[in-house]
Amino acid sequence: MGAVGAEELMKMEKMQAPSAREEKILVLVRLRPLSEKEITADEATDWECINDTTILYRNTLREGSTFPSAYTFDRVFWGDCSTTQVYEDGAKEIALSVVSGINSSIFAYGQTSSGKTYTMTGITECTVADIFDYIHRHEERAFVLKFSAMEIYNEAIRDLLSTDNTPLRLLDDPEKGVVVEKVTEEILKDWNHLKELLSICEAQRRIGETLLNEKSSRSHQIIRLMIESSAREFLGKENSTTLSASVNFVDLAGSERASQALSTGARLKEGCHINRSLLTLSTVIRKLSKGRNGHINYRDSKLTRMLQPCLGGNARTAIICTLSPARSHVEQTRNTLLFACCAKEVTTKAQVNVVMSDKALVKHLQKELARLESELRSPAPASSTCDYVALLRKKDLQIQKMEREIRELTKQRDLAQSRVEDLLRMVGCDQDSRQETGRNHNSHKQVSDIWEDEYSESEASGVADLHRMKNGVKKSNTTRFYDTESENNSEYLYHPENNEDPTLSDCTSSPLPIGKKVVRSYSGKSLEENAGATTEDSDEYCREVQCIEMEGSSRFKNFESHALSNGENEGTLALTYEDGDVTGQEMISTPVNGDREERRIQNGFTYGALEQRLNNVQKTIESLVSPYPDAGESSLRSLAEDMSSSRSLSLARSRSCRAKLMAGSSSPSLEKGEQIESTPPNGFEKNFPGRPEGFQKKLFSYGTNTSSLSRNDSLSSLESASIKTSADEDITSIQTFVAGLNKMAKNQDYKLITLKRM
Ligand SMILES: Nc1ncnc2c1ncn2[C@@H]1O[C@H](COP(=O)(O)OP(=O)(O)OP(=O)(O)O)[C@@H](O)[C@H]1O
Repeated sequence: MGAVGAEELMKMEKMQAPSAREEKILVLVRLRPLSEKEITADEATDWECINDTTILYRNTLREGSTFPSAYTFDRVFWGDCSTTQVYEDGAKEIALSVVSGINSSIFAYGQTSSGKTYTMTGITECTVADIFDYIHRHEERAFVLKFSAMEIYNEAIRDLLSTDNTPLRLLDDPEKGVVVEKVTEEILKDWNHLKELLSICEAQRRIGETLLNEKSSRSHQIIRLMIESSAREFLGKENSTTLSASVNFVDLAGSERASQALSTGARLKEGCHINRSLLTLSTVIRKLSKGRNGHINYRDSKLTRMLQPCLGGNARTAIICTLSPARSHVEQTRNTLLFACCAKEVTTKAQVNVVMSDKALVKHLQKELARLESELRSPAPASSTCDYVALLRKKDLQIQKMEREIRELTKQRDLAQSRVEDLLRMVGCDQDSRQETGRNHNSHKQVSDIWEDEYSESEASGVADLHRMKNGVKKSNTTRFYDTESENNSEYLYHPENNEDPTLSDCTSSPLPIGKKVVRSYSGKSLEENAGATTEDSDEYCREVQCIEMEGSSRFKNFESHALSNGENEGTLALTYEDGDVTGQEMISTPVNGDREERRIQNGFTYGALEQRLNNVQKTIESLVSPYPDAGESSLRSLAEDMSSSRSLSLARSRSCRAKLMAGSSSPSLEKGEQIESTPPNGFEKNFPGRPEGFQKKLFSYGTNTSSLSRNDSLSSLESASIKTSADEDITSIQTFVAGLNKMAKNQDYKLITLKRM
């Protein structure tokens, strides 16, 4: 180590101080050979060191397998291995850190008679010998070695270099940490002096005879060697600095079992103190091994308090765990190994300790003072004050702006809240009104059902949500409806038992939904031609619905289809029922929105609910077709070219037509032909000559989408048609008409219309 002057000191401060060396405690294990006593007692040994780092317990069968059998440490020494080797291969590097200004500590830990004193005596001598050697080789530095020795006996600190038995006090020094008050410090002169001091310590230390050890140490011994070094060339000068560090040689008293040591009286009391302080040490080590979180109970014993810097503090530390190989001590050996396992996880943070001379320190402090004074004298530039004012003003403006925003948002929130309340009130009124309507206009309920079918699935979705909010949702035995027009597809619940759509508003006052319709194919004994498409506005509103065909017997069957369409060119939906029983569900949809309809039917309706609704619709239609007496029940026949036992029905309605129907429900004085008048498609005259006047009206009102035909002058939008008549004389004309339609369809590369007999 060379001279450390001011420049070098700064360099060291920069390099060493910030990078305080963090490292784990070095853990060495020394397994002594069986003692003569143990050999005499025919003790067996179950421990074996299989290499330089691993010790193995071979008798796991005997002891059970709850403990590990192999333990690995930084280094393991066994058998005849000398203390010098333990020092050279293990403790030396750490012990000699002291000459570089780094605190270091070497501990010996283990059960009684395991060889702690034997080991530490050798380690101390080796270290001091090496220190002397180092000093001799570094004459450029002036070294001062201060030797002190203490013991902790029954929780009292004694000075081993003094004959005074007065316990020493531990003090907390703000700079040095924990110090032992008034402890004797001998300036170590030479090797002989060391030997002399060590002899005094040995003589002073409390040693007692136990069954396990004739010279059992009854106290923890701490030999401390403080080394201060300064560069000779700077000695006495202003800028001289000193490296100061100490090395501790700690020979702990051995843990012992009273039952094994057979100690009584004073020995027993000593043993209790020893075990208690060792327990504290173990606890501190265990806590440190898990990190530095939480309280570490250094103050629970004099030992841990004195050694606090060595345990996870500013020091490099090595612990030599000494073991007895005897089988009778296996439990204590295991405890020692577990302690060692914890200790190797503890991290210390050592750094070079530099002490400045008083003069150097004064000079340094003067410089620092001058710097601070000059800072105070020169006031801050005016511009910076302005900056602060501007900054404050800017912040004030920001705060004002945010307050305005808060007020605005609060206003909006209140408004929205009152809107919600209004809507909830409205829904409540609608419910009441609707119930009233149900009571007063029972005869019109069937028409309302039609309206419900449509309204509930379209425009009512918003109300539905409010209604749900208000009335809650019953999930059992309910049917779900989805608002197909709403992007988020909100749903509400329908209760089929009540035959009541909870979303329904007053049907008489609600606007007609645009682009919605219910289409239903119907056939039965008393089915008459009915309904119609008006020409007025039909181009805009009329939707075409594909008919439902059902293969079946020649006899008439109840057949219902329910179709829903949603907007121009959207898909259609149909369900078939046979003989009143549900036989299946069939859906026909156009490619445009077929998937959406499919989702609706799959997720929404249940057969029961739909059947109920269809029945209502059916009743309504029956009530509407009743004004046509000429549609006799026995005369419904449809002519087909190639089929003899099936039927085909379709019904297309425009919005205006439905409006009439709705209006008609409250004023059922429909005159024959009023709703079924329509304009024949172009080409009809050509392909359908000689038609009877009445047939033409009935035909188009019931079976075809006349508006699309007339608008497009083609059959592109006609996918199917059904034709019904109550007059035998119309049969020929119908056949001709169908042939004409198919001819037109064929010419336009469109699919042929299939007509089936019913
Ligand atoms: N590695 C070793 N090789 C040979 N003999 C040893 C070794 N270690 C210890 N001994 C012997 O074992 C006996 C007990 O050793 P020592 O007194 O050092 O144990 P201890 O752990 O300090 O016991 P205590 O805690 O009771 O003071 C001594 O006679 C010592 O010479």
